[in-house]
Order: sequence, then C-alpha cells, then structure tokens
Amino acid sequence: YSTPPPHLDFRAFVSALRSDNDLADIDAEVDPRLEVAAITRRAYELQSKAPLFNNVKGAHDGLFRILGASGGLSSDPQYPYRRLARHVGLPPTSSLGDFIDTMLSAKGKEPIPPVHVGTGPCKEHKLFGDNIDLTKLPAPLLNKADGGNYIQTMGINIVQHPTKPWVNWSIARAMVLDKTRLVGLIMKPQHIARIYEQWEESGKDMPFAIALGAPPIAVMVSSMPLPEGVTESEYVGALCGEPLELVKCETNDLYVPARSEIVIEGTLSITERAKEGPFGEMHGYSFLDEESVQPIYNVKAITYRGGNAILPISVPGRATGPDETHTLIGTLASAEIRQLLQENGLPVLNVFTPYETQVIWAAVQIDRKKLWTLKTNAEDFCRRIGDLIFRRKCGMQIHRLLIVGDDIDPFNFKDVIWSYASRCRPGMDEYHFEDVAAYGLVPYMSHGPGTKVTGGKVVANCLLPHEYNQEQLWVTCDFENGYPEEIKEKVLRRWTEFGL
Ligand SMILES: Cc1cc2c3c(c1C)C(C)(C)C[C@@H](C(=O)Cc1ccccc1)N3c1c([nH]c(=O)[nH]c1=O)N2C[C@H](O)[C@H](O)[C@H](O)COP(=O)(O)O
Ligand SMILES: [K+]
Ligand SMILES: [Mn+2]
Repeated sequence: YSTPPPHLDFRAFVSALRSDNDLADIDAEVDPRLEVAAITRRAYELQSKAPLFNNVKGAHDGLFRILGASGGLSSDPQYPYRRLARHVGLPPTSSLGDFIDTMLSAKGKEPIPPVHVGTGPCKEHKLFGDNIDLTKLPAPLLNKADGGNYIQTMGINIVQHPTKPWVNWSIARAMVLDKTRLVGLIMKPQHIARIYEQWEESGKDMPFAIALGAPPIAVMVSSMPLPEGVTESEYVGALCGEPLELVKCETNDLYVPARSEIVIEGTLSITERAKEGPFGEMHGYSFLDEESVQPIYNVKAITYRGGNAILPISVPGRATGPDETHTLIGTLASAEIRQLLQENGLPVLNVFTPYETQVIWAAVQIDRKKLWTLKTNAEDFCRRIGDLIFRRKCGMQIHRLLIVGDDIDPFNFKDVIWSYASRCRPGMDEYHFEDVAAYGLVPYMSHGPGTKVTGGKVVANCLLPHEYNQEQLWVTCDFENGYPEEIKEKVLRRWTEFGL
C-alpha cells in the first residue's frame, strides 16, 4: 500500500509524531497494569512527548504496543496544538481556532460516502472462537480505582441503526469482562444509546465494531457531537474531499476503516448486562460508589495489522495538562455549539471550553457591534442562548456558559476569567436553568446537594449593560490597550537595551 498522510493512517500519524520529535519510543518493558497509564498521565500533565510503549509486558503474537496521549498537547511550547493539527492535516503552527474552523469546514458540503475495498492492513491477522482470549491481552489498568482493564478508550464504536441508513461512529469506553466479553458505557443522549434502544425494540442484539488505531481524522469526527442521523464517515469524506476506505467486518455487515490497527467485532447484548466501572473520569474524579450496570459486548472476532499493532489509549483525569476528554470532547462540542448559535443568527465569533474548567464551562465570544443591532438586553440574550444550547445534545456537557465580548480571547483563560470576575455581578448577571438535562458525570450533580440528572446550569453575562448598545466606556489597562502605538513601538524597540 502507498503510505497515506498522517490524518488518514494511524501508523503514518505515529511516524509523523516521531519526525516532529513529539514521540518517545519506550523499548524497555513496561507493565500495562497501572505503569503504562501512570507514565501517560504524567506525560499529559507535563505536556511531554507522546509515549509509545513498544515492549508492553504480556504482549504476544503482535498484540499489542500502546500509544498514550495521542490527543495531548504537543511537547514543543512553540506548537502547542501540533498533535491535534496532525489529526486533520493542518500545519504545525495551527491555533485552536484554526482547528475548530477546520472541523466545521464540511458543514453545508455534500457528504462523501466511504468506499468499500476488499481488504486492508487491519485484515493481516484474524482471531476467531477459541483463539479469542481478551484476558490474555495486555489491556491496561488506567487508574488504581478502575473496576477493570479499559481496552477501549480511543477506538471508534461503530453501530448501525436497524432500519434507517445511519451508521454512527463515536467513542464510548469499554473494559474487559472475561475471555470473550467486554462491558461498556451506553449512556443517553449519546447516539450509540439511541441506536441501541432501537435494537432493543427490534428484539435483536446490536452488531458492533470497535476500530482501534483508526485514521486520526475519523477519531476526531467520532468525538464530535454531529446532528442525529448524520453518518460520521460521510462527514469525514466531506472534510477530506475524498471517500474513506472501509472493509467489511468478518462476522457482521458493518464496515471499518481498512487501515485500523485493531478491530474488535461482535454483538452488543440487549439482555445481558454487567457492572461497569469505576472509571477515572474526565472531570478528574473516580467515585468509589460507582454502581453503573451496562450492556455486554460479545466479541466474535479480532482482526489486526501486522508489524506489532498499536493500541491507542486515553487516561482521563485532571486537565492540568489536558487529555483527549478535554482536547477532543471539549473543543469539538465547542465547534458544534458555535455552529448552532451562528445558524440561529446569533452574533457569535467563537466558542471554547477552557481546560482550567475541566471543559465544564464554555466561553461564547460575541461580536458587540452586531449585538447592538439586536436591540436586546442581558436577560433576553442570555436566556435565548441558554435555551438553545442547554436543550441540545451538543450542550450536554456544559454547565456554565460565559457570554464575553470580542475584546476577550475565548482561548485565553486569563482573558475569560478577567471578564467574568469584573463584569458579571453576582445575584443579577447569572441566569439559571433547572429544567434542562444535566451532565450526570459532573461531581456536583452525581454527588451533589440537588437533583442528579436535571438542572445545575447557568449562563453568566460578562458584558456590562452599556456594551449591549454602545462602544465600551473604558480603556483597558494593559500594555496592548493602555498606550498609543508610537509609545508601544518605542518601548518594544528599546526593551532589550533596557536589559528587561
Ligand atoms: C474523546 C473521548 C470521548 C468520549 C470518551 C472518551 C474519549 C477519549 C473516553 C473513552 C476516554 C472516556 C469516556 C467517558 O467516560 C466520558 C464520557 C463522555 C460523554 C458521555 C459519557 C462519558 N468517553 C465516552 C464518551 N461518550 C460516551 O457516550 N461514553 C464514553 O465512555 N466520549 C464522548 C463522545 O465520544 C462524544 O460525546 C461524541 O460526540 C459521541 O458521538 P455521538 O453520540 O455524538 O455520535
Ligand atoms: K460522533
Ligand atoms: Mn453521531
């Protein structure tokens, strides 16, 4: 096969990280029981290179190597988002704004359906029946409190609606239960849960495939809350301007990316369930009283790429250095939220979920000149935005929206928190929503004082009243805004002379 670009082939992506000097090849033996995850977690927190474990204890017959932090921030502070850029074929100097613009660039474009090819790298090795023993694979234990070995944290869960032409791609965690079974989170309003409900009604187990080490751009779209009914693989095609190549599963009629590293396929039971979790969550907590009971994945085949297949993993936790549950879930939800607000005619420039808020908050940047033409006020404007976002799936994970002006950079938390701290009057500038679906995993909901699955959401107005209808009545006191251009130029020119 000719080697495709990094965004279309996971192994080419790994080579690109290596040539970016953003990958650490670890050839020493490392234990998948906690050690691999601890190294990966610290790699996020220090924003170091992505660890590629080439010698995982217990690996055999080419299963498997492990790549951690594929969606973490780059180790080179000059290119913080280069690893994300590599997922979608963007230049290394790309900003988060460029990344969001790219992920939205196929909206309104004709979908490009994938093409089916006869075979591909993921078909080089095949395991069936007694050759399948998930307990013999080096599936990693990611956190000392986890209830099982989570083999699925960065793969694409592929399921098809039983009657409609909708094939959904998403990321949903799953842990090893026994020799031939996984158990994983199937949670409403996620599309995998909606489609699962349809199979329950049809009375048949749901065929599934999990494609691990799939093309990076497909992993991105799988993590994006596209509208219901959209077949993610067609959106990937529209983004790339060319169809994705898929091959048929061995044991069902689903199709998977031909270049995947590892494919697990089978049926998700509509009757058998088992205890799932605890799991180290995206907000930085693992609650020990987790009593989640979830459907069982019956594994019928495992196929995988030669040359020592690579299992990508995500180790969610505190976003002191963000992991994929922040850089993918937060950023891609921000993209869909921006799309929704702009489609509804709101003067929104950008949206972003600051990592410092564990992507529970989202800053919504408003074009103030356009805001004046709406002749509105804080209450009406904030309630309108809250009604749009908090009643849609793309807003599911957001509990606080901050409405900020175009003088604020939503990607710069110091800007965002400055405007929230100084312009949002407690008791008058926050508009609460108690009748909307909550994100049940947020600790103050799951283990908080009030209801668990509704409410706890708020829109914080970070614009002063006069900003709704006229130019700001202040000069911002920082170097950028507090001095005339000629003074700033003179200061910058003489800065080194002053020895500062
Ligand atoms: C990048 C990433 C994303 C998720 C998850 C993880 C990572 C790395 C891991 C596996 C590390 C953690 C896990 C979570 O525990 C986080 C989570 C997020 C959202 C709902 C429940 C759990 N998770 C996940 C997730 N969606 C879930 O339905 N159970 C999941 O298990 N998601 C989010 C999900 O993919 C996005 O919401 C997609 O938009 C869903 O696709 P559609 O339904 O819109 O088609
Ligand atoms: K998706
Ligand atoms: Mn979907």
